Amino acid sequence: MSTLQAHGLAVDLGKRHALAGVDLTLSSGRLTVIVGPNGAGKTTLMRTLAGLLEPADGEVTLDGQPVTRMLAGERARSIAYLPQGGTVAWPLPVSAVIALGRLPHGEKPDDLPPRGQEAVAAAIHAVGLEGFENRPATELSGGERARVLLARALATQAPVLLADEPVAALDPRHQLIVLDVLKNQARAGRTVAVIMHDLTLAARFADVIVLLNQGLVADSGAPEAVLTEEGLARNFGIQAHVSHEDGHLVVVADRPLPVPGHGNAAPALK
Ligand SMILES: Nc1ncnc2c1ncn2[C@@H]1O[C@H](COP(=O)(O)OP(=O)(O)OP(=O)(O)O)[C@@H](O)[C@H]1O
Repeated sequence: MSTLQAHGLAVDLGKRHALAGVDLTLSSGRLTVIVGPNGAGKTTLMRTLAGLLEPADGEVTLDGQPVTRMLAGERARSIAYLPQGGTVAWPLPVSAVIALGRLPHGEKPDDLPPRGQEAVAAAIHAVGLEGFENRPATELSGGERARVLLARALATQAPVLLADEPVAALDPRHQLIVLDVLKNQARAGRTVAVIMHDLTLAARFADVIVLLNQGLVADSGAPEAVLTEEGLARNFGIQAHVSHEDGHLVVVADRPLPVPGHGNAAPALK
């Protein structure tokens, strides 16, 4: 059981308050989906939650321990982070790239002990990459590569998994497969948070939705409580139609609202 918490988190990037006082609790067993308009601060929040950015104010704790004070190895074993649009620099076989997820455990990718081999095999199976093991990771499509990088994060078997837009490059079938994997990770007791832009998919899989806007948590809670037509107008600047079909919440964006001066990006530093 791992609880990742942000307490009054403020992060400045360049001349912007990317985060301006975020309080957030990510609990084990739950899939939290972070949504919000472009520039709202979602990636900044996730990178700070992963201990990769030092906040100007406030702190992030994992089970009460500040993440920026954890040793790098301990943090990498505890928090798996999948960045947005990750790339693979070297033409390593897919299985070797995924095996890199075992490095935080001191396991060498070319000499994995049985538990490392099991973790890699389970990750390959989870994202449907059987048959790709020996392909050079640089010779894959964008969606295939995205699944390799997710598998690398899964192979770490960290109790906390943070994924920045893990399904953005995927076809509809693989979006569902990957979100099922992430949901199952949460059901198995992990603490899982993902960033997504597809609000209908977010509503379908999220236990909790956190809506970020202008560096602040504008709303959080169950999908039907957060993804309301009024909330979407206020926070995304869109007129949307929210309905329920076959038990699923469906969000259709109809048109952008002409809100004068509507800016969703982080406010400039005074
Ligand atoms: N390196 C940087 N230097 C200065 N400002 C930055 C930097 N990176 C991001 N920002 C600004 O910080 C704010 C938050 O950016 P962030 O990437 O966290 O947004 P986001 O919600 O993830 O957006 P998107 O949906 O477009 O991915 C934005 O206003 C952005 O312009």
